[in-house]
Amino acid sequence: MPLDKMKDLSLEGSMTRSETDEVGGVLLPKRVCDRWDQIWNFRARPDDLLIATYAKAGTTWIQEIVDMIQHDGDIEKCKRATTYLRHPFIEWVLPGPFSSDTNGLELAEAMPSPRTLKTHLPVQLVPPSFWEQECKIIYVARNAKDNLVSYYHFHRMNKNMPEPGTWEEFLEKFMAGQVLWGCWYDHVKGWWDAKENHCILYLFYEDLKEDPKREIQKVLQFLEKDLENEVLDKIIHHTTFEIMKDNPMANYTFQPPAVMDHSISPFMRKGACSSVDIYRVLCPFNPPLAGPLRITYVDKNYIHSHSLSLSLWAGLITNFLTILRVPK
Ligand SMILES: Nc1ncnc2c1ncn2[C@@H]1O[C@H](COP(=O)(O)OS(=O)(=O)O)[C@@H](OP(=O)(O)O)[C@H]1O
Repeated sequence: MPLDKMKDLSLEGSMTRSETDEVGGVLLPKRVCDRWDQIWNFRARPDDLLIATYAKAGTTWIQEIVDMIQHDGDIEKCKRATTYLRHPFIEWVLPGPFSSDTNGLELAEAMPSPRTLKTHLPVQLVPPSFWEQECKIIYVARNAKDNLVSYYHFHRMNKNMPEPGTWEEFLEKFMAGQVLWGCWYDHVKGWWDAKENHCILYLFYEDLKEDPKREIQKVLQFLEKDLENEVLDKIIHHTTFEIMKDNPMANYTFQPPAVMDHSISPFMRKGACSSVDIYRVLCPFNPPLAGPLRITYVDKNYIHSHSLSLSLWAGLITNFLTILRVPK
């Protein structure tokens, strides 16, 4: 966002929380729904790279990794602008007083090719031109528990998001899929299925954390790039949580406090993974009384779905909720 617009925004003092509406049963900011026709008709170009995630799954991290790869590890080039301006967030619409040239669509349209774009849309809402143009897509999934905790704190600090309510209220909304960009499970599963038919590199936040070198090599291969080992090490270092936390071009401190209040919770909050046990995430989105009892969870390679006995179901749900009650 241009600095003069940021100033305007900070002068406003406080922002009104985002109103919501739905597209195809998926909750989105009302401003996004109001422009849905334009977003749906977005014209992707064949050499676009789309970075798709559920919100708070590690978008900014993979954006920085991709930018470093595209610029052969040149840190100065990656500091040319904020994440928001380097990779237009295609469905994002800023509130009222800001001119349209800082909305995701306008930024994307004005950008020369090759473009790297960002979206949080579930797969069924991705503008069809991305499929028609056979664009490459990188998807990052994060386990539901860490994703949820991060999302909750993000709602607290980002005045562009709806009011989260209490932790318990937010947890209920998350499990019911009544949060922006919809149900976490549908999101990760929808994109998981889509990779069968499209050019999608599907990564896990936890894998990136476990072995960034291995995962960055996957990205290199997907982007058909070859970099010296030295450059790869530089990319790993520059995209660690500790370095990105202090990078004003990546840590969202460029947003004025009226929008993101980092004193409530920093954007770069913890950047950590839950223990391996919790990593096997239970996803109690299928109501136990509607049809066969099923449990769905993600592990490093698969999204599983199994039938369950009622007592086992009850035990698992209780455990899951217990784990989730500690959003520190
Ligand atoms: N380099 C690096 N390493 C590890 N973790 C990182 C990194 N960069 C960002 N993060 C963490 O990702 C969370 C923010 O997610 P997103 O970037 O997807 O947010 S957004 O949806 O684009 O607003 C948020 O997670 P939490 O700390 O758990 O809240 C960030 O801290």
